[in-house]
Amino acid sequence: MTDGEFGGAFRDVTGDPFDDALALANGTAPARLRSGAADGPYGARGTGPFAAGGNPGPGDAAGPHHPTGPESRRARPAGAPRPPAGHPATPWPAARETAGRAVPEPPEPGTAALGDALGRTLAAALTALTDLPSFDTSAMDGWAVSGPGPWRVARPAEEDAEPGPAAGILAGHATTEALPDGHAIPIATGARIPPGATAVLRSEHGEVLDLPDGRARLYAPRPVPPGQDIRPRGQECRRGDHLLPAGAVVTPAVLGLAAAAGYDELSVYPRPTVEVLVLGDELLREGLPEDGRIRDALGPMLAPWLRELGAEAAAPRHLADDADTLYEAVAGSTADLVVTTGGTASGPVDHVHPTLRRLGAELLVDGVAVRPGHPMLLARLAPRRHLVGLPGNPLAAVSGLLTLAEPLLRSLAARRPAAPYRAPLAAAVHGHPHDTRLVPVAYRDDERHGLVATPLHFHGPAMLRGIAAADAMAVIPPNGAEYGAEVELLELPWPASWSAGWAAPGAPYDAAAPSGGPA
Ligand SMILES: Nc1nc2c(c(=O)[nH]1)N[C@H]1C(S)=C(S)[C@@H](COP(=O)(O)OP(=O)(O)OC[C@H]3O[C@@H](n4cnc5c(N)ncnc54)[C@H](O)[C@@H]3O)O[C@H]1N2
Ligand code: MOO
Repeated sequence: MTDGEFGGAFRDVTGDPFDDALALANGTAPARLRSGAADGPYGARGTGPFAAGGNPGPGDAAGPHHPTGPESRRARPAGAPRPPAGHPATPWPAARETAGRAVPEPPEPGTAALGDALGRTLAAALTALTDLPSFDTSAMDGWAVSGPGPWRVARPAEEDAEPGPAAGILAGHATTEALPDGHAIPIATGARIPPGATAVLRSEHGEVLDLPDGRARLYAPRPVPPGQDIRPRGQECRRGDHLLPAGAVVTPAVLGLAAAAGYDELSVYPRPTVEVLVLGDELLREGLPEDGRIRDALGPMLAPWLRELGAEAAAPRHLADDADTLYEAVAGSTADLVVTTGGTASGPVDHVHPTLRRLGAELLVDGVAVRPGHPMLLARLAPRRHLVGLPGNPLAAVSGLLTLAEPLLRSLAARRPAAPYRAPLAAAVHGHPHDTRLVPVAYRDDERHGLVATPLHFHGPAMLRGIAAADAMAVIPPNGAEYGAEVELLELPWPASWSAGWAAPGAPYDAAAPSGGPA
């Protein structure tokens, strides 16, 4: 991590406990402790927060993916010529919009068996193929009764005189015999109501008394209104009723509804296919980090995350830091989207840009004014095939996933954009002078504001500890947001409540008291 990466976010650290905690969490001392930062071990770094290594922002000379700080493993060797002046980074909202529009039309729809439709988008409205329920149904175990009571209970001859409903009409068994007025027959929940029945009396509400003539009579403590505990045919829908519009995502509940409504297969859009290429010779796939090598955190994270976004993602491929290997992997891929991790900067083994040039790819987004993740990129390999280059720092990669891959996959899967969601911040968050910040937050109930987004610690570009406890990423506009300010939230594709325990007040991930705003 560089001071630039951190300093922009907390440019005027004032000794506030929240900022200090975050500074420590991110391995960067608060301003008052680092007065000598400009003369660090690698020499003069300038005094501005982005003087070294950071994205200088639109209009500044160095581009976002031209690292100049010496901490970078891939930084230019000392004395190497500075990279040429770069273009301004794409503003964050524009980058998302470009990614969302990269694919002009939805793909060709097809049909899928119910078992293979989960997570896909309906290409046609779901209309009921049957009435639901498809017959008048008993809502309770008890007796189907006809007219006012008491009722003669129809019992099979071999039945003993045990009180309560005996075998009668069971679910899945139909009777066409009409129930005469003044008669009752035991019936199970879900069984078809016999013709002539006017209501159902629950088993716990009726009493069967044996008469001297050997017959049984059913009594109810109070009158039974007609229709009681009968689910009439078509109560939920009539055949042909519109149940869901085209464009709805097939969730487990949609699968259940479709099956109930008579479907064996659905008209859906195909899942976009994604190939994940993990770059970096320093990455280990098992065991503990050693000898300067670290565990690959992105391979295990990205494929399942992409699947949650509706994509079909195979296990990631790990590639050596070698230009030809990367070229061959991208050129040979047939996936709708190739996602690379690492190698987006301009160090000696950062091969993503040169590979894209060699492939003749069109760079749609090359650097985004967002922290973390500013070196992310989006390129068109062919009219409907794209590459998203995620930066290697793990939280920066998440930022790229949410900024570029998510909107692109949404249009490839013909999913509708999520309705924008906003909530007030539970603590002030300092902003970058030019760039948007994405900060992991957890939802919490607040006496004053209701549901609030609490910024989490451990949100440095190389850290996953914050996002792993988060419900969403808060979009912090340039210059920051005050306590209570409503900010846009990028929700994560899993239930928010999963992190609730982690983010409970007083838990280790709890942010310090709100700062910078009215209490
Ligand atoms: N002089 C400068 N250096 C850097 C700048 C800069 O502006 N000037 N930008 C920094 C930023 S911001 C980022 S982000 C990274 C982007 O670098 P790359 O996309 O080329 O990524 P790498 O150099 O390959 O890796 C960066 C970092 O992340 C670690 N990494 C990579 N892959 C994984 C993985 N699968 N799992 C866990 N960690 C991973 C890698 O070891 C490096 O530590 O550049 C900065 N440098
Ligand atoms: O801060 Mo970098 O932007 O880690 O992506």
